[in-house]
Amino acid sequence: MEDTQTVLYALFAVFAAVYLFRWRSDPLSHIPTIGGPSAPILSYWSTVNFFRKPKALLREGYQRFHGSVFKVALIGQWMVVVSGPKMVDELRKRPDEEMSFIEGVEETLHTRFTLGREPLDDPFHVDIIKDKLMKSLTAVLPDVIDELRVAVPDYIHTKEDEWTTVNTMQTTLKIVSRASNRVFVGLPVCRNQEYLDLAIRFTIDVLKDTALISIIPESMKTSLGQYLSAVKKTVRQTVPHLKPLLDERRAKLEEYGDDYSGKPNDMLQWILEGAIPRNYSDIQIIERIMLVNFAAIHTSSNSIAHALLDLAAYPDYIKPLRKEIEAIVATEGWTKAAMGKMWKVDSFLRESQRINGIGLTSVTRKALMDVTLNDGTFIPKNTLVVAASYPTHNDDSIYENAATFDPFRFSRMREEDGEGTKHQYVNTSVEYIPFGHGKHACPGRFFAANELKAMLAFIVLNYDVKLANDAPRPENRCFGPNIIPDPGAEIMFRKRRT
Ligand code: HEM
Repeated sequence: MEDTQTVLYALFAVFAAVYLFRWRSDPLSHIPTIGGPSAPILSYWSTVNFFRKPKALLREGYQRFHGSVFKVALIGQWMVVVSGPKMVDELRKRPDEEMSFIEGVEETLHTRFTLGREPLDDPFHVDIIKDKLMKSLTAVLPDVIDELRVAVPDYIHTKEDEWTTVNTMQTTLKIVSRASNRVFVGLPVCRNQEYLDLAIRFTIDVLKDTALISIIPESMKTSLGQYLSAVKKTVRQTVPHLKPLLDERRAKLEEYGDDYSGKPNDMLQWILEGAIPRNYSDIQIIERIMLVNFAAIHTSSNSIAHALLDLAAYPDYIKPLRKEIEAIVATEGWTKAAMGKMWKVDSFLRESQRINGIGLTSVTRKALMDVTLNDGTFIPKNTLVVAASYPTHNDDSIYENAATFDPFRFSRMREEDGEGTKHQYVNTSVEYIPFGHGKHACPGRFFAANELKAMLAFIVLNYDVKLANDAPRPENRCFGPNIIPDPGAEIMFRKRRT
């Protein structure tokens, strides 16, 4: 009996020693934890807490460790959060070799196990967005607006002067995916609902794959990841929709070279021309188109869904918006120049994104080497680091009455300080990070801003908008650091007699 007790005590002592050793040797043990314990195993409680109340914990960390860092527990990993504008700047300045954006995103999505490393190592579709899409904005915007004119009434189906109720997220997803794909793949594929459903599903598949990969044992991730991947399946199903276009376009390029009259001016063409010297297959090209859809669709559709919910919740702002839009469209038409002049529409979207946004954190990075931040914090190699966007955007010392939705605060600021561009929707700063900040700030935001401004302006001019049953604005949902509008939220629309 005594022998058994001795063995049990010895085992307990070994377990306690290993536990203490693991706890003490955790390279992040010096960074304060918010949300619960940081000890091995017990830290699962911190994960549960972070998923239960991410906003409150990020706000607590932001206040307690302003100008420094803290950490919160995700599933199976820590996320170090830098707190306050100075630290955002610190993160922005770090070069990719030290703090990598691509590896940071990869750390959260694990796409290397499903799509391989090629899109990460050679992200030429990102350069295309920065260069070709940017330069073509004036040329492609009329197509986007043309598509919105057809897509909005298709999905917001009103009868005479009756009110009609639609699900906000489902509707904005359909409209945004169609308008965006007018520029990504052109007519008629951008109106093919089967293709659009695949483009929308791709994002959900990436998230499904992420969850799957995180539970597969490390040694089997590469082999099983490709085999079980939902994104791979969706890409294969997209082939019949895009292959005929690719065949036709490849043949034309071979016959006439890359400068022939009537050459399509869209993302598929730009990606095809980038892919030919790389000897990419059709599947590889289609993967890139889907990755552009991944970056563009849910981000934009959630942002406009938030804005429409804000509009419906505060209908008093419809009148001043209409006044601005009517006056500008009367002189400029539906052009990029007109969008540039719509300061109130621009401000409305910027404010809605400040209050809601698509994430509670932003400026995602992974440390590729040991780094010591300016405040003296040591960040070991392989650490996931982000900036606390939600608390920054809700900081009263940065935004007066930060908790109040004040849709024209930025247009007022633009008029007051005579700085026309500083407070516009696309402008990022250490205090405004829904699009990230610095070298990797969203390159698609110029396209998104024009598309969403056109969509909001079109809806404001053509519809009356209110919330179903005059209820208050439905609360947003958070999944860890991600935010979405309430998936069940509905908006009522009535066609205006103009
Ligand atoms: C309102 C809509 C959008 C929002 C809120 C948004 C937000 C973001 C954010 C937060 C980042 C990461 C920045 C960082 O962590 O530093 C990002 C990156 C990116 N976004 Fe967007 N985005 C939007 C629309 C778009 C669109 C329409 C496109 C494509 C046409 C796009 C393409 C990209 C790409 C390619 C990156 C990665 C940039 C890089 O690798 O350097 N986004 N976006």
